[in-house]
Amino acid sequence: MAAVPKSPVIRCAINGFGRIGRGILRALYEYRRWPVAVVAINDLAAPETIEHLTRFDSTHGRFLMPVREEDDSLWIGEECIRLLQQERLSPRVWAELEVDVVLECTGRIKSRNDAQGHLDSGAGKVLISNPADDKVDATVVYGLNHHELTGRETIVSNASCTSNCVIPVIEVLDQAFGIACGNITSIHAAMNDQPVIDCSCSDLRLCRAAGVSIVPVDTRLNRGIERILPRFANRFQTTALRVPTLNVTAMDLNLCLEKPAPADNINAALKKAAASRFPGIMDYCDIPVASIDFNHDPHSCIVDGTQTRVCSNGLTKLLVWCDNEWGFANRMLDTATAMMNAC
Ligand SMILES: NC(=O)c1ccc[n+]([C@@H]2O[C@H](COP(=O)([O-])OP(=O)(O)OC[C@H]3O[C@@H](n4cnc5c(N)ncnc54)[C@H](O)[C@@H]3O)[C@@H](O)[C@H]2O)c1
Repeated sequence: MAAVPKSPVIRCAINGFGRIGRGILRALYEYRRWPVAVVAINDLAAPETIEHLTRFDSTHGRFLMPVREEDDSLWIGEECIRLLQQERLSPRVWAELEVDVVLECTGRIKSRNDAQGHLDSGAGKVLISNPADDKVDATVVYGLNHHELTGRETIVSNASCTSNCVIPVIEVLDQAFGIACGNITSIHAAMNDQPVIDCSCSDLRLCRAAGVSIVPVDTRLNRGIERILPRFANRFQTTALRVPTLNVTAMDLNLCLEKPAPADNINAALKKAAASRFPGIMDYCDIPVASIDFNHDPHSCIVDGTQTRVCSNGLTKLLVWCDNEWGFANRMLDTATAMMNAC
């Protein structure tokens, strides 16, 4: 049975209150454009830590509203959010809190099987903040395919920040010029899976200090592209670099176009799509900015028209920015709302 919202307000729980979990809460109160109430937050952190990290954020600044913790609840103004500290969820926890959707943001849930635990605990649906496995009911890149949700999905993935960034651009350019194949490099801000100084871990690159190196890391972005756009099977190669910045990612796309076009035409197609097909999702910029200027930008992708280059053989290079935290947190709320409103 598909879950239906118990009221016009969608009751969400945030599981994992890290960069994405906290971004979701902030975006909700900052923009107030979703019919969503966060009724519970589950994290391993102590309530005092949850309160502190909600109030103060090195990347996004102070929370706009008064925040306090009292009796295992987080108060945002006059609104109360239940705080839980359950590494293993108790059997009926989401049923008791009447949770429509769990926004799963721990990074530990990577498959449909793992996410099932939330349904077993009584949640109506789960939205996973990473690509998960291909056994989920749907993988959504909001703006591109959220219209295909039927309302019957129970476990959905919101893809990755990099998929949300490049896939709308690929879609527009493929329709306008045809894309034969491409190479994409993510130039991604540091993340919480990197240490401040070297430490031991099984991934020999993620052992290395985040602040002093450009660190190549694994990515399955090519698989993410294929999952949403199957016509591109085996036509993209992708690599990823982590760079010592706090936030914001640049995607470097090198595309072989079937109908090569001058940079101005490519930019015009993307600028038009930003204003027409993908408002609020894609943006276009042609002023000389740096990554910090996209901190707290809610779009999934911002095409930097100043960086478009075309070789004489048509090989086309693009630079596309995103706030990997804020843009993606906004999309989590968009997709959760679309999941509950789909029918
Ligand atoms: N940070 C980004 O830019 C970004 C962008 C898109 C997607 N994502 C994805 O979102 C997920 C979370 O990333 P993040 O950057 O927010 O990570 P994070 O490390 O900042 O946050 C994870 C949080 O989950 C909590 N946690 C861990 N185990 C838990 C458990 N069993 N129960 C409850 N809470 C638990 C941790 O205490 C932490 O607060 C990852 O899958 C990541 O790939 C991250």
